[in-house]
Parts: sequence; C-alpha cells; structure tokens
Amino acid sequence: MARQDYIRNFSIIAHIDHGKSTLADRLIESTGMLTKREMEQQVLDSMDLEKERGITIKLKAVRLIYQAQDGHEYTFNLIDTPGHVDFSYEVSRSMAACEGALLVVDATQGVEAQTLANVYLALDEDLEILPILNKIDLPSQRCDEVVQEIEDIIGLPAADAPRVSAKTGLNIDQVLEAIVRDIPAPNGDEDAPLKALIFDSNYDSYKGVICYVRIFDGQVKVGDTIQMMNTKKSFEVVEVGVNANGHIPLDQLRAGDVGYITASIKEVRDAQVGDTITLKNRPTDKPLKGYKKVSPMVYCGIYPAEGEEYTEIRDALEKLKVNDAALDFEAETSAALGFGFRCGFLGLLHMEIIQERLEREFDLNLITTTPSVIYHVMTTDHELLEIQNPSNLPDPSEIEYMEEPIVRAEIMTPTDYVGAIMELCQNRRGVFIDMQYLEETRAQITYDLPLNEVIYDFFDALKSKTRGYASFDYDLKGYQQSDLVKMDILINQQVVDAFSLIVHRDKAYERGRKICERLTDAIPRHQFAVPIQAAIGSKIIARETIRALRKDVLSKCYGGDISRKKKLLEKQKEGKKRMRSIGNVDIPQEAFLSVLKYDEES
Ligand SMILES: Nc1nc2c(ncn2[C@@H]2O[C@H](COP(=O)(O)OP(=O)(O)OP(=O)(O)O)[C@@H](O)[C@H]2O)c(=O)[nH]1
Repeated sequence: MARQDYIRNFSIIAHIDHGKSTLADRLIESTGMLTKREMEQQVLDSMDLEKERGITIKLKAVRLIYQAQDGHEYTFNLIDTPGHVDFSYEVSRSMAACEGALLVVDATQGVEAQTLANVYLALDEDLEILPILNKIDLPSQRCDEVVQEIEDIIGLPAADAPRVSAKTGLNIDQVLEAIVRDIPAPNGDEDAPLKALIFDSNYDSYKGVICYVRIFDGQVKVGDTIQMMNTKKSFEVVEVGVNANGHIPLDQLRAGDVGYITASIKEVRDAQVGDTITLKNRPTDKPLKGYKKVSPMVYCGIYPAEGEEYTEIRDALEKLKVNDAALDFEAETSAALGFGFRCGFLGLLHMEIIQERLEREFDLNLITTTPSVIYHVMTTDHELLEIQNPSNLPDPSEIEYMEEPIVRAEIMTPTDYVGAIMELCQNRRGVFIDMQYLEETRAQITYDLPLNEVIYDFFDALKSKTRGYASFDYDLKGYQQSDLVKMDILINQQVVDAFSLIVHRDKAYERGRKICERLTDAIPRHQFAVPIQAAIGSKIIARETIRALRKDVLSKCYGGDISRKKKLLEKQKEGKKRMRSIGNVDIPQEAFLSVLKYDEES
C-alpha cells in the first residue's frame, strides 16, 4: 500500500460538554504519545482561559502513532475544534484539513442543537462522520434511544457506533479501530505542484509566524521558496515538522501530512489562515477553496481604563487577530472615553473571551462599551448606512427607516420547558416559526429573533429557565424593518456616549428604567448627588439619583491603627484602577457591563 494509506486526518466534533476534549485525551494517551503522568493536564486545551471555562477555543493539531490490529502502524492527525456556536468558523477551518470527523454524542443527553450544527458543517466539507456514544459509565445513559435519535434526526447509521466512556477509557480501542476502518485515507498527488492549506497560525518571537498546514498535493522541505497564493508573498522555508508533544522538525512534509512550516515570516498578515501555499518556481494553477469569509455580528468599543495604554491595546489586538480572522477592529474616539477601538466579534462569548484575553494575557485594564449589532439605516437622501456604533446614528429627522438583523434560532429542549422558552422568546420580540417533537420528551422549537435581543444575555436567561437542559444555535437570516430609537444615558447631566444604545421603541421605557437602576447600584456615591437619566432625543424617559456621600471613608478608622487605614486606602486605590472619571463622576468598569443585563421579570 502507498504511504498515504497509513494516514488518517480527522477532527472531533460535539455539542459543548459532550466529552470532546476528554476523548481527545484518551486517544492521545492510548496511542502512547504521552505517558499518563504527562497527561495531568488536558493536552489540547492549552490556554488557561479555556481550562477555566471548559470550552475549547483555538484549534490545535497533534500527531499520534497507532499500532492497529491489522499489524500496521498508522499516523493519526487529530485536529481539535471548538464546540461553541460563536466559533463555528473555526470548526470549518479545522474540518477543511480532514477526511473525517468523530461525532461525540453524550449518551445521557442525546443530539443537541450544536451537534446538528457541527454535523452540517462536516457535511459541507464532505467529511466521513463517525458517531460515538460517550459517557456510558453513567447510570442515566440511554444509548439505544440516542442511537435512534442519531438515525432519525441526523440520518446517520449508528447501530454499530462505538459506545465508550472517555472518562474511564472503556472501549476506546473500538474508536481507534473505527478510525482506521472508516475514515478515508488522504489521496493527494505527491508529484504534483505543492498545494498546502493554512488552517491555523501563531506568532513566535524567534521563528516568526508558524503556519499550521495540511498538505493536499506535492511536498515541501527546508530551503524551498514558498509562495502564498493570496498575498503573492514569497519566503524561504526554515523549518517543517509536526506537532507531537511540542514541535518535532522533519526533513519534509508530503501530500496527506498535517504539520507546520516556518519561513521567517515577520508579518502575520502575510500568512493568512485559509490561504494556499505553493512553490514559487513550480506553482499550482488553482488555490484550494479556503474558507468562507466570516463577518462579525456584534460590535463594542474597547477603551483603556487608564489613558496611556492605548498603544498597548492596539498591539495586543493585532497579536490576537493573527489567528482569529473573525476579530475586527479599528480606531475610534468617544467623547466620554477618549481614544480607543471599535471591535467586531462573532457573538457575545467571542467578545467576552477577547476581553478576558486582553486583560489576562496582556495585563490591560479595559472599559468596554455597550455592545451593538449592525443596523441598516435608510436616510431621507436614500443612502443606505451601516451603523455599528449608536453614536453614529444620524438625527431622526434624516432617517427614512431602519432595519435590524434577524436570526433564525433553533432551540432543543426537554418538553417540560417549552412554555418557559416560548415566553422568553416572545418577550424578546421573537416570531414563532415551528415546533417539532423529536421524541416524546424532547422538542425542537424554531423562532426568528432580533439579534439585538439575543446579544443581551439570552444564553444566560435560556440556561436559567431550563436548568441548563436546552441548547441553542442560530444563523443570521436577514434584515427587517423595525421601529428603533437611540437611547442616551446621562450621568450628572452629561451624555455618556459609551452607554448609548439602540432599542426597539416599545422596549425603551423598560430598558431605560432598568439601566438607570443598575447604574445607581454600580456607581459609588460621591460628595455630591449624581442624577442618572435615560433619554430619547431631548425627552427624559427615566431618572434615578445616587445620593451624596456624607462620611469620609477614613473617619471610620479614626484613632484606629495606621495599617488598617493603609489597607483601606489601598483597597480604594485597587477599586479606582478600573474606573473612568466622566463629568466628575467615577464610573467603575462593572457599570459599563451592567447595561448589558436584561431583567426577565420586568
Ligand atoms: N461520567 C463521564 N463523564 C465524562 C465522560 N467524558 C467526559 N466527561 C465529563 O464531561 C465534561 C465535559 O467534558 P469535556 O471533554 O471537557 O467536553 P468537551 O466536549 O471537550 O467540551 P468543550 O471543550 O467545552 O466543547 C467533563 O466534566 C468531563 O470530565 C465520560 O465518558 N463519562
């Protein structure tokens, strides 16, 4: 058999928490790349943040060697994928480098919204899909029903699917054999001109940009001059190799391989994820199809909490953008906050993760403004504007009409929660489309919802109303005319543009009142009374007041010991770090976030 017949390139897809990372660990462990002791930490989820949140964000590839029952040694290239709806573009990225996907389904939960979403992406990439039932060690497993679900809902035969426990390692050998048996081997042409897909990249201060690639045709070795087909830039290859417990340099990579290439590439934008690499003196005529361009759906402003960090934020955003094509940013200024950036994200989770990475990995103190979706505004001059910053909205007298983005949402839920979910969607201006019973106890509900309602903690509300049992997935459906208004928030009589938001007219009063209440709680008391108001144009629609402070904090420690006094001052200073002073009022970072929260009871 040919060399490539012993290669299997695959990824693992699953609904969040169904056990994808745990299964990856078992595969890594049972192929002997690492010893159990070295496995103390999950290998594929390497970012701290991921560990804490328990979700896989950035994909990585790892090479495993498997001694199969047929007596041959196989090379497995396992490419990790994120499981959350916000990251489906990264799922397609890793899938494009594979021939197959293991579909992990939790045998206690069954098929969920993102199981389906991931399957559709895999089918788009023509992957062979191997269902695997996980968590069979749990007494609540219901394998037979879940097999039926996989066959009925997804349409994949699943009667012979391996039934495993990724946690205990039970039946993992069946998965390894199924990979050999059912996932097709790559069949590229080693003698054809080089065709390699960049599916991920990162920046290393010694090696420059490291491109993670899947070689489809041809070969590449140290010293070759490669060319990026999209940017037309050429580089001399310094190192090629594979990922297996760190980078392992090799002489060359050939058709069918998954590995990395370094070539002293200094500029991240010269090695774009999705681009095709070929050889300069023997180029291929057509690039690989690459990925569909992803567009951010949610925007917010990111500003330094302390003015001097502006350039640090720009550098950090540039670094994060290296392997996150979906992150978008440009400079902007806010009357209240000064110089900062308008950033675009795929969704709220993506936004939170970038924020946290900026704060933790780059040690920055940030203020983020109220997130917004992109609105279409038709002016009275018949010009169509795209507005993603409420501050840029033209005067109402110049607006003919406005449109907002609508998503088609699929919610899968135990039937007990159908009522609560419909109430939630109705409350968020949802339009009911369909409901189907998947089996006696589970239903799939379809709603059209304004994206603007989804970005205000819809996930959290859904989770709390269904005790975490419902799952949710959405796709942008299109734009729809809507009666929208801009609401401003005034603090101490001054409009704080960072708080401005666009809301549906019917929701304005309620939102305005809630935001004022929240800000009253979030902003500390000052020496003077601070009025907080919500306004549409010049009309005040809600008002609260933060009463003046009477006592000095230190008066409490009058006569007390000096170290306690110091501690108190230090604590205050710590708190101050994340404050912005606007119109004489100190506004803590939490206040900016509190605008986000929606109150279901109201
Ligand atoms: N009892 C039991 N628990 C399991 C099994 N496999 C995974 N788990 C647990 O299920 C939870 C989720 O597992 P992960 O592997 O992190 O899930 P994941 O699909 O990778 O999740 P994301 O990376 O967040 O998408 C963890 O608490 C695991 O310990 C299993 O076979 N049996």
